[in-house]
Amino acid sequence: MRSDGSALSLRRWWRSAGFAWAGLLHVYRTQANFRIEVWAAGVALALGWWLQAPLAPVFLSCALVLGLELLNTAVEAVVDVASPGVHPLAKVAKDAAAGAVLLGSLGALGVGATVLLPPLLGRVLGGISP
Ligand SMILES: Nc1ncnc2c1ncn2[C@@H]1O[C@H](COP(=O)(O)OP(=O)(O)OP(=O)(O)O)[C@@H](O)[C@H]1O
Repeated sequence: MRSDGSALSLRRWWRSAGFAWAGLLHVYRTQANFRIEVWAAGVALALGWWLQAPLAPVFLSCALVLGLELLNTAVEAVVDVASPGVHPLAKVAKDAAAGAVLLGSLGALGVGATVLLPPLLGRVLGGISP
């Protein structure tokens, strides 16, 4: 929470990494969508490795979707603290954050369709043809 601007400290870095890990674990435990996205990312990366497809766009897409889902959860939590009652701006904040996840997920699907699908079809159809 507090930053005194002193030189880089490994202990401080570990402490911050611990908080970040706690945030990841909390979102994984409480958000079903995040759990689905984590497993989908694992499948996409395994598929990309098996197909020998370029992994960089797959890695980036997975990180984008998971990162946006974490931010969406953060926005929801902040909005619930700031506006426990119904408020039109609370709706704007939550819906815009959800829209960001949707947009990122569509982009990831596009990456999957262009990077993973062609070699996958090649393997499947190649395996079927004589
Ligand atoms: N405090 C609020 N004021 C106004 N609208 C709200 C408020 N909280 C949530 N909403 C709106 O109600 C709808 C459902 O909200 P909810 O938080 O249940 O969304 P959700 O997508 O089901 O989220 P979750 O990830 O928790 O399942 C959304 O359109 C959201 O913007």
